Amino acid sequence: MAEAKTLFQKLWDSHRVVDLDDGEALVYIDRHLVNEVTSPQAFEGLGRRGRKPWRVDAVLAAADHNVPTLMRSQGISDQLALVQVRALASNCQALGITHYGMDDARQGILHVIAPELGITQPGMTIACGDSHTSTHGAFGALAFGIGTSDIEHLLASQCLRMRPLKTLRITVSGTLGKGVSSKDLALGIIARLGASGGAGHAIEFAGDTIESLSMEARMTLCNMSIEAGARVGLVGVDQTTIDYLQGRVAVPSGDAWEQAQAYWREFVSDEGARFDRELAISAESIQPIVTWGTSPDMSCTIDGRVPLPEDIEPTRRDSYTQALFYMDLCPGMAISDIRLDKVFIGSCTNARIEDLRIAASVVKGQRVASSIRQALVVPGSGMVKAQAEAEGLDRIFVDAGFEWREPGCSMCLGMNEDRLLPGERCASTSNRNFEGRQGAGGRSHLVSPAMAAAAAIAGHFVDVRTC
Ligand SMILES: CC(C)[C@H](C(=O)O)[C@@H](O)C(=O)O
Ligand code: SF4
Repeated sequence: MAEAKTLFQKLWDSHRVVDLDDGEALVYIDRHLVNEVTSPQAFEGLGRRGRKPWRVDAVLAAADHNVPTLMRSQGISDQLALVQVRALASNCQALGITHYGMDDARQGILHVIAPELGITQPGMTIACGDSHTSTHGAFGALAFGIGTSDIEHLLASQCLRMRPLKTLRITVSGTLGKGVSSKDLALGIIARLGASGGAGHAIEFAGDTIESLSMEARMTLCNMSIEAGARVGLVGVDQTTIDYLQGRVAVPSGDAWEQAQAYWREFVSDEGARFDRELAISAESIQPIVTWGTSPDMSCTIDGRVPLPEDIEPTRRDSYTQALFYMDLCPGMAISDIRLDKVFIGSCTNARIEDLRIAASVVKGQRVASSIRQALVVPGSGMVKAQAEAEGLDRIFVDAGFEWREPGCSMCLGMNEDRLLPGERCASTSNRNFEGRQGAGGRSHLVSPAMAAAAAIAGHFVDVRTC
């Protein structure tokens, strides 16, 4: 009988070109996603060495981090952003790489557009100069972030040197409660594992809870794997995966669709496959979560309080004290007493159509609290924006007092015009809450779209289950 393999092993084996003598292997990469921030030096290096991309068809580029989300016709005012966005466009044009610039209807955050166009497919290897490439693992693909020098190698050879990852299976069983989403599950898992607990691992999410999640929700979970220290998140292929892909622009049709489906369905862990580590979680134990600190694992449930020093392990007390100082919070303070200045609904974690539908359903017919200075909804892509507008979600947000923007990374990180000012406090559906992440001196609290929407209405955190 053939050896039972994990999904990771199948992906690795089907892409390993050759084992190298130092424990690394040369791995073939099917898709390369390129953004404006991490690619300029790679293109420069390629040009300097007189090389050309080896397989231009495998590359998709889009400007996402730096683009303005307002008044695009006026161009980009920040000089560095302008240089990077222009360099991406001209490099792609010169080399024949498909590129969606900020005026293209398909533009958006790469981790939103590649799946929705069907460019992300099961059984593939996908790399991008961006850590949240783990998102694509929701499709049973081996997807991970790479650095700038690797981008150059990848463009030139379509291969990367890498070491096999250890495997961690997280089995989630039961039903997530009403108002509890895969973002809460992700934050709950990170709280349990710690922000580096998944280091060196590919995390596979399995169990009946995961099987019942939509592709959007699975992407949120895989997106956040990196915040648990893992390089890769994975979900095995099932009918939900196949249904999501059917009819998407880059997905094969006719006989090729039948063949593709049959091939894709192999990308699951075999019964009896052995993982290096296992963790079991009950979905019922997950509640809406809010981060209070400056690392995604510094969080508690909405009915909780900022921890007391004695609740924190002695080795972590310094970072706890530093985090509370930066966040301007007191030990023991009720999470629901945290008042907010801004609310951001967006990012590659939570700016897909399902996220916007959920947020709109919470907001509908209500008004953003007058104490909130700015509440932004930034769709993850042009296609998400168009779909949301076709469903009237933009009206719901605008009527409630939210700003409805053009797609991009926006306030997820302070690389464009959407930022927190020093001292401002934000409920954010993004994935990182490091010091200064959303703007120098800004304070970020990570939450689900439903919780962000409810917080915008209340002006402080509230339990969306009671709204
Ligand atoms: C700019 C990019 C390299 C970075 C990443 O790798 O993730 C960014 O997308 C982020 O979310 O911090
Ligand atoms: S939305 Fe945020 S996390 Fe995602 S790629 Fe952009 S900056 Fe990185």
